[in-house]
Amino acid sequence: MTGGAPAPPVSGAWRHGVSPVGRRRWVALEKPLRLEGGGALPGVRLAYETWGTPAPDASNAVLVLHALTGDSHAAGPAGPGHPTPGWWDGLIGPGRALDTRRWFVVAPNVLGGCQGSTGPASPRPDGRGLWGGAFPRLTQRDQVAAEARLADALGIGAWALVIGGSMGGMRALEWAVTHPHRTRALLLLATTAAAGAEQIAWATVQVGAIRADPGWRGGDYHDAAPGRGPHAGLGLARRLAQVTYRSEPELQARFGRHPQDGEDPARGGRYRVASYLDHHAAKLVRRFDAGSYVVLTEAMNAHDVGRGRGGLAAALRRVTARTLVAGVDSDRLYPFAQQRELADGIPGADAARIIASPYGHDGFLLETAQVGALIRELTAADA
Ligand SMILES: CC(=O)SCCNC(=O)CCNC(=O)[C@H](O)C(C)(C)COP(=O)(O)OP(=O)(O)OC[C@H]1O[C@@H](n2cnc3c(N)ncnc32)[C@H](O)[C@@H]1OP(=O)(O)O
Ligand SMILES: N[C@@H](CCO)C(=O)O
Repeated sequence: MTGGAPAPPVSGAWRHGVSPVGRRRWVALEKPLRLEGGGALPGVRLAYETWGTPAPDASNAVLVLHALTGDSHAAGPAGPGHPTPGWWDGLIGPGRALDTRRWFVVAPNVLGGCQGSTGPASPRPDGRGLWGGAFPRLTQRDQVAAEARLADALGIGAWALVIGGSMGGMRALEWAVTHPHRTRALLLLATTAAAGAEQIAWATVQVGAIRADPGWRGGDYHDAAPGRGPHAGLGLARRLAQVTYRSEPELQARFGRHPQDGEDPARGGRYRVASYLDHHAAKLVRRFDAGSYVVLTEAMNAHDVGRGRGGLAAALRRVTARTLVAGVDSDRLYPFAQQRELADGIPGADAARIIASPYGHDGFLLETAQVGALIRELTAADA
């Protein structure tokens, strides 16, 4: 990957810094962030990574917004703090759909997350330990408000493109509705205008699994001895979520009724699919904070772009960005009807596009050739 992070502009209203993790940088907001639910969050820090070079007027800036357990490492190789390559590495770089010789790509870690941005595992600015269970409830609008301050700090007036899938798509939509003048183009993938009943239901079971873990301790487990957090609960949440992220035909074709190698389900051993879920649970528990999982999941449940704006239809009509919406044909978590609703409601948007994939919801991460074609189509008009 070429195109190192440029020096951020100097500003009196924010503090900038370089994180010890990989190529991450951060910006600290000097004023508390006012929250949609009331009150304010002090000491907010947002971590981000960039690729490419900003134009003098920053008109080539693209905002890439990650999903629930993603982070700012959207592109680039594995390295310190990043055990895997960037989650959209196939899309960002020289000659790729987000060509970093042309675009200045910015990927923040979401507010409430645990990979450099302020979340429940962060220290409280008043010196009273870590936030833990005292961390406030957030909404997608709070997270976008923090990202707008990041854009200010980087000197970006308007994004050439805002793009996100799943939870990232919720924030991308909030950007376009809250800041139409700052969002020139919009690509929404595998997302929705408002969390639906079944999405809230799956999320409720996941959050319930974490809260039912005796290690949860009301969210105040961060000072517990290593290994004493709500790891079992977080692992259960991930197992359940992972099933919803894939499709039934894919799971059947890959795993069928096979036992895991060397194990016999009739004698207490695991099926292969159970071992797969165990693997994903263990991987997440190693890299993700349960408190962040709860805060982000509850923010997704609260997602309703029409709240306080006269309903969904009125909110979607505020979007002025050139917009494409796409969904994965095998996605059982964010069904295509939700993307159709978005495309039908956003002025000037084409009919919702289909990403053909056997992988279910995770198709927005895996089908980079199809996502890349959508990016190229949308950005061609910017040439
Ligand atoms: C925008 C974002 O939020 S994404 C940020 C990154 N996201 C994540 O990490 C989310 C969690 N992961 C995922 O959602 C998916 O793994 C993706 C989308 C990233 C990748 O999907 P795929 O490439 O299809 O990977 P898949 O789900 O098949 O898992 C492969 C892993 O399962 C393991 N595996 C497969 N079968 C089994 C089995 N029977 N037993 C144990 N492990 C198994 C593989 O060894 C592999 O392990 P590794 O990832 O440690 O190398
Ligand atoms: N695999 C993705 C799916 C959620 O959209 C994640 O973990 O963030």
